[in-house]
Amino acid sequence: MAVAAARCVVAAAAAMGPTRGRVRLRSPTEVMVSNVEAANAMSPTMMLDFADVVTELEGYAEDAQGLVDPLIIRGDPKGRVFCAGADVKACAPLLADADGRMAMATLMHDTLSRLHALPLLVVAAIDGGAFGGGAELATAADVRVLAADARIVFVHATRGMSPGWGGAARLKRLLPPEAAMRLILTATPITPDSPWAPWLVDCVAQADDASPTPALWPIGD
Ligand SMILES: CCCC(=O)SCCNC(=O)CCNC(=O)[C@H](O)C(C)(C)COP(=O)(O)OP(=O)(O)OC[C@H]1O[C@@H](n2cnc3c(N)ncnc32)[C@H](O)[C@@H]1OP(=O)(O)O
Repeated sequence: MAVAAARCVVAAAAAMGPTRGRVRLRSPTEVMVSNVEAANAMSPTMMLDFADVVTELEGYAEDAQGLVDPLIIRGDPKGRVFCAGADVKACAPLLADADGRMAMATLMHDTLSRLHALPLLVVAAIDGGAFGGGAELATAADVRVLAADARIVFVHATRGMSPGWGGAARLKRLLPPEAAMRLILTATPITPDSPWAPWLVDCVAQADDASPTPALWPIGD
């Protein structure tokens, strides 16, 4: 399915229900994933937003040769986690049939691939946790900062799904492929003390850190 066609299917699903959640570029350096009633999971509206945000960032990156600040992606603190994947309630029209699932996967795969390809440092600031598609989003960043009490979980298998947003391929590049496959098949949580954390977690933020990315600031010095 072409991305433009996928976008139309996702837009039709977005139009079927009330708008729930938004993805916003709050400044050229911060993307906020916000769906407070659904643990910042991605509704169809948010998938469309996210595609537009990445298009805007591609424009900035092309124009502003001096754009050196990292781009930070974070979940709305009111949603308590980074991102709980697809909003399974708002995405019900998409998840109901194969065409809808393919459209969601095609659009999100394209968006996260373009995010990953941006010529700037992309940081995922993971409070609470990243689940399902949220874990896939985390793999599209260059750097993952995990709160000390947070976890990254490819929960797809527990829902009879496979990672459709490109996260499996990215995880295979981050970890030994056998380990990536095992984490996906068993939905094993990756916590800061997990044996796989050194491959996936670049920095652990303690609860009393004033900034979600404290260890990154020296990069800019
Ligand atoms: C290819 C992509 C496929 C996917 O991403 S499928 C979705 C995979 N994600 C999941 O299965 C995550 C399911 N959620 C959870 O495990 C937990 O809610 C989570 C994120 C650990 C947060 O736990 P808690 O802090 O205890 O909060 P909670 O469970 O009470 O949730 C708060 C409200 O958020 C809702 N929610 C959480 N994840 C959601 C989701 N993915 N889609 C839609 N709604 C979701 C949850 O139903 C609850 O709503 P309500 O307060 O009961 O109305």
